[in-house]
Amino acid sequence: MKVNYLRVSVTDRCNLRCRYCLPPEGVKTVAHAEILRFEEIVRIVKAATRIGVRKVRLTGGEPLVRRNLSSLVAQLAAIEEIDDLALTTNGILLAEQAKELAAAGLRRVNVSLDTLDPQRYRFITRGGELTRVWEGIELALELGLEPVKLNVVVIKGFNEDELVRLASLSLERPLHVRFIELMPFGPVRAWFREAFLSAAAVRARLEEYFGPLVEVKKLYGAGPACYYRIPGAQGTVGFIAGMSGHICSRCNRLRLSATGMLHPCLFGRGEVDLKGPLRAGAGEEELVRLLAQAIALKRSRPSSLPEIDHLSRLGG
Ligand SMILES: Nc1nc2c(ncn2[C@@H]2O[C@H](COP(=O)(O)OP(=O)(O)OP(=O)(O)O)[C@@H](O)[C@H]2O)c(=O)[nH]1
Ligand SMILES: C[S@@+](CC[C@H](N)C(=O)[O-])C[C@H]1O[C@@H](n2cnc3c(N)ncnc32)[C@H](O)[C@@H]1O
Ligand code: SF4
Ligand code: SF4
Repeated sequence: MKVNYLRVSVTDRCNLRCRYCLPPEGVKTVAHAEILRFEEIVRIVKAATRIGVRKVRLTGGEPLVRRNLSSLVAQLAAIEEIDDLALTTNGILLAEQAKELAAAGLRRVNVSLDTLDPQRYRFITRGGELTRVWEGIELALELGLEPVKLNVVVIKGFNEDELVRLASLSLERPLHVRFIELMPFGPVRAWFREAFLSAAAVRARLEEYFGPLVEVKKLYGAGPACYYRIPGAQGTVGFIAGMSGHICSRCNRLRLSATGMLHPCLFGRGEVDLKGPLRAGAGEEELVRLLAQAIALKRSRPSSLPEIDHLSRLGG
């Protein structure tokens, strides 16, 4: 599959500590000088367009804690070859920044939201305020940062009793509710077995309640989700089967970490340093060569265990 999608982590920092992503104390943050500057990210994205990248997603950590993100958005939006510029966020700071981001050229947002219960939200994120996330989602819809997709990590014993309620969000509004399989990174390793629920099981539960879901062939996006519609609904429900599915054969993406490492796969397979060469004076040709090297690694055998401790470094 051709690589046309680059996920860019703009910071390793986060304003939440989700229990499936980070330990309570967070992780050691990287020194400011180790983080790619905007101008470096822009140079990498420009080089990436030469190998076919057309879609860029900004992620984190939490991308909205990176100061002045809209200026990066504006610079990326100005790259003619990029036809999709999106953001994955926990939504806490979205209401504050959505207008500025939209004006800068951001096209759409995916917002992580695992529960509709404020207390549960506070628990799973270790302190997050659900109302702020909702304000962000509403504003995103108002501003047309669409399709607005919600990312729900499904956790047995935590939100499995909310699946129907969460899916129902797609009925009245053009919201696209995506159920993500839990992945055994970092803190999840200790409780993965008890908490995992497959995408197929989630779908079966939804169909038990709503009746057969109707497959949706096209929903704007570049990721691995499959989409369905509850008959009559405005939005859709989607499934991201990172563990049980066969999404790797369709894998079209590379990931750039906040520190400038290119990762061919979420589950390892090596990495390629771009920051070192960039700061040593590498030009666009050299960057193109390194990007091609990372793509070649994608075809190598995956390591059986994730090498990544927690997703906050790579942005999912
Ligand atoms: N296993 C696996 N999971 C992925 C991959 N890409 C995204 N995910 C997971 O899917 C979830 C949602 O990803 P998003 O950041 O919203 O982006 P997306 O689904 O690629 O975006 P769209 O362009 O809207 O389709 C995250 O939890 C990711 O960890 C992948 O390549 N492999
Ligand atoms: C790492 S976060 C980065 C962007 C932003 N902070 C957010 O939460 O949307 C990206 C996505 O990864 C998901 N994620 C984190 N840890 C995960 C895990 N162990 N299994 C499955 N998804 C996970 C989150 O739910 C989120 O949707
Ligand atoms: S999932 Fe996103 S919001 Fe939650 S701790 Fe990880 S990076 Fe932060
Ligand atoms: S696990 Fe690796 S190869 Fe498979 S879809 Fe995700 S990034 Fe691509």
